[in-house]
Amino acid sequence: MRRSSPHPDISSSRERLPIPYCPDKEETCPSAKEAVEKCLLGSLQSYIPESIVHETWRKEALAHLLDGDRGAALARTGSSQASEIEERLPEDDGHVSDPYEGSGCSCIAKPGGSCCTADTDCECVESFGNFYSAANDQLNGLARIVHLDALPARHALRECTPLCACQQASPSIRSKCISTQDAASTEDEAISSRRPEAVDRAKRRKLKSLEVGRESKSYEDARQSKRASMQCANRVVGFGLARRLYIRSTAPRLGISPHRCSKSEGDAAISADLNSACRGLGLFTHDFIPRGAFVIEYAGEVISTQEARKRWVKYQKPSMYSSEKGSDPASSIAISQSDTGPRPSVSNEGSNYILVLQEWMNAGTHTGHTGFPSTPDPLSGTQATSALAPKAYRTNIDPTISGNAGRFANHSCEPNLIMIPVRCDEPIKLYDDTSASSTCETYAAAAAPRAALFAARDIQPDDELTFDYSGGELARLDGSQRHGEGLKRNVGRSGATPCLCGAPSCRGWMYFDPAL
Ligand SMILES: C[S@@+](CC[C@H](N)C(=O)[O-])C[C@H]1O[C@@H](n2cnc3c(N)ncnc32)[C@H](O)[C@@H]1O
Repeated sequence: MRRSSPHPDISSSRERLPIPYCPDKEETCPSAKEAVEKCLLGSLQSYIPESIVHETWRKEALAHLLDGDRGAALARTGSSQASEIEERLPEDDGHVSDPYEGSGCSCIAKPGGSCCTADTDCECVESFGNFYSAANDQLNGLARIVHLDALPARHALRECTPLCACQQASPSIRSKCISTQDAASTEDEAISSRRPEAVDRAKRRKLKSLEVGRESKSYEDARQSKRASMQCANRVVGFGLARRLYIRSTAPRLGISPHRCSKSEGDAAISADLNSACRGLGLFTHDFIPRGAFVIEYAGEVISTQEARKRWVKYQKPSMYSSEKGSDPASSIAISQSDTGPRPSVSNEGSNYILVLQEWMNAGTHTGHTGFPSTPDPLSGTQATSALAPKAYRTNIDPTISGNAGRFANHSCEPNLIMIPVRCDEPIKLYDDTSASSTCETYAAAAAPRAALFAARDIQPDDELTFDYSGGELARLDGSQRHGEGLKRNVGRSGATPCLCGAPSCRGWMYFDPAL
């Protein structure tokens, strides 16, 4: 039974649309305005943002998606009508089909890392790191759950990987996956050439034809492709938000006016409750969410490191982006496997939403999937130095200009969410390339993961949704203590930002990696 709430449910505005995907070259996205014009028309990374801040993008995206005159006409009709029609795309008769219907794969995650039962259709699900199992309880119906205990250390998840279900599975499953022809030729081209530009070009073409349908011959092709993609046996994150979430200030519940949250109050002199209420806006859930369920993506523009650094400086100017709390020091979010020291002094008043997702991959030793090495220690650096050294694949996600409600998830030292990189619709072998480290970023850009947030434990209605900005949950899954130790080094440093999460085991300070 769903309860009424004074807070609007943001998931009602769910829609699928592309977010600009800004490649590595700075000139491709020189400004936010041009990003709209250039990036949107360039390569596209398809996300499912639930609360779009940029209306123009949404209309343009729908026009692309629906191809031709019909799409343009729909886009002009306005947001609610257009999104209603877009939701119906999978079935032209207006029936919105169940995306899990007949997906064919009944993988049961088992402790210890084994995913599938004897069902050969699912073998590749295991080898590509997918650990979804069906939740059978009434409340969650067909929702799929990530088996967190079975998830190998720091293992990225894959969804609807063309090489997996689509090429190795039985015809019944293949027919439900994305176009195998397009995926195979993209992959062949990328691997045979071994050149990042070719990978990039191939990737763009694939994204355009598979996700957006812009290069498809007809509207019917685009519709078919979308329908098949959405029915893929391995898709969970790709379906987007499935829980009813809402956003509200962290202060009012306690009757605390946000203007009381000043820097001087953000210390031990005030109560833990007041501290905890001074974190600006937060993301909350209307619904119960079981452990392992996908909750929301931290979606935004995928930008180059150079662009991220520029924006970070820009966002630090109070006049540009001031937060509603108006007093909390800015802090960049770093979801990182490294822990390289203290947070620098930041004296501005704005919020910074840029998320840096770093994945450590051991070049040369992985043949089938992405993995994270235990040696050499990621603390020692961020660049690959030898064939066996880890490569740091970095993805910068900025939801400031365009993104979703994931941006309102605050940090907690005892979070109820865990961030796991998930790659959807990717030709997987791209990541195993062992070419020079200078291409790392290009590869990361060509294969940017989605920063997916899953429930780290059962979450009750009206709980605030938080994750560990330091990536500590990932580290915990790996059995690593590095993060905890590294964070302690922040304590007492001049300018370090106090953490106001209020958790009993609060580390006291927000995470920041100056190397980012
Ligand atoms: C991704 S935003 C989260 C949403 C933000 N509260 C808002 O109102 O827009 C990150 C910012 O929230 C604030 N924040 C998040 N968690 C916090 C915490 N545990 N303690 C203090 N500030 C926090 C910091 O200012 C940080 O820069």
